[in-house]
Amino acid sequence: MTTTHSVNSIAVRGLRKTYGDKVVLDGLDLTIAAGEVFALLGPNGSGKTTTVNILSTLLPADAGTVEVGGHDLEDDADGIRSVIGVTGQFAALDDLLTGRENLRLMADLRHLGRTAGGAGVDDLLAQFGLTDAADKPVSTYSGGMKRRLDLAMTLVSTPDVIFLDEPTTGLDPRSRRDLWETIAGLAHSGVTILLTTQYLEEADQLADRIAVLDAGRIVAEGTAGDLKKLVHGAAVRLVFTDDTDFDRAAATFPDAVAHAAGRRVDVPTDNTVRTLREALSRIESENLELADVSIHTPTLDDVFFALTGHRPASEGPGTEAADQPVAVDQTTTHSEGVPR
Ligand SMILES: Nc1ncnc2c1ncn2[C@@H]1O[C@H](COP(=O)(O)OP(=O)(O)OP(=O)(O)O)[C@@H](O)[C@H]1O
Repeated sequence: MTTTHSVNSIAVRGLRKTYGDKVVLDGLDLTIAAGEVFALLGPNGSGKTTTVNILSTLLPADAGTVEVGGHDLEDDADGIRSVIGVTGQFAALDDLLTGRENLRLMADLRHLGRTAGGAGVDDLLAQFGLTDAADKPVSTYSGGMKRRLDLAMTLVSTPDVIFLDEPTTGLDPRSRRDLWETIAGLAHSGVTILLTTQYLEEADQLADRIAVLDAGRIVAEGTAGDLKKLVHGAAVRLVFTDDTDFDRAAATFPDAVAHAAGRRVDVPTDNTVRTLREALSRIESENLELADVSIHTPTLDDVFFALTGHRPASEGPGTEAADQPVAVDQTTTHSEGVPR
């Protein structure tokens, strides 16, 4: 992942799109630096694909300004098209052709000579782990192979900016992880990537910065770490067997956040053994009966829920999801990652 960025590669101001009465994008602002991997994270229908379609010149906006790779959308859409590659949610491949033929066709469409295109095609097949399958019809490929080939198609013409619209939707967890590795490799090459995703874990793994999109508005923006700071920090999570003990525990720990529905008390912790021991010895001295105890560290899922009030799509493996709302810590003073 590239971490030093200077020139802006994408600049969007006040982007609006409506369909009839329905406001799909409600004044979107985005600034993405050259070489940055930026994730637009939002649930179904939040406006991710609409944003990508407008930025890649496929769809007109109602208002706002867009600049991609130094080209203004209104004055120079062709300029934008010359510097971008787009991978959509549904692989745009010809199933009857082989992987190699698909790539050659793309090279021809991009007016890259047979020789240059041909050399590039072999490199791309190798880079995306498709050499062995190169001469088999795409109809025989797995979902993950199709996505890799689709990504390779966007690289035939070495774009400066790549839009990846939900690149791993529909893939099994292993293929998703394989594709993450491929995308991370691309990011190392210095290309700017705007990625849309419903998966918090995906944004966390791949992106330098994340914007949380909800109903056409960006509700928070920053690094994964910045966003996690928007919710309360780590907690010793105590769950009680009955309401009486829960009420007494809530009174015993005045700094804690109590959730009556789950008879759960989250006691803030600095993640040291000492605070855990203190919490447990107070439980013991008050003679309270615990059903469960665990350490909870905030996840992007908590951030998402705290900001939008609803859960995102189901996650890939290994992502913890809290079962109750986590209060947003509005007192955060970090310069980035502030709720908008
Ligand atoms: N051509 C259209 N006419 C009317 N409404 C549309 C049209 N295209 C999109 N929408 C609506 O705009 C909203 C945003 O759609 P968009 O596809 O941008 O969301 P998304 O975040 O990409 O969601 P998904 O993950 O489902 O693709 C949705 O409510 C969708 O129904």
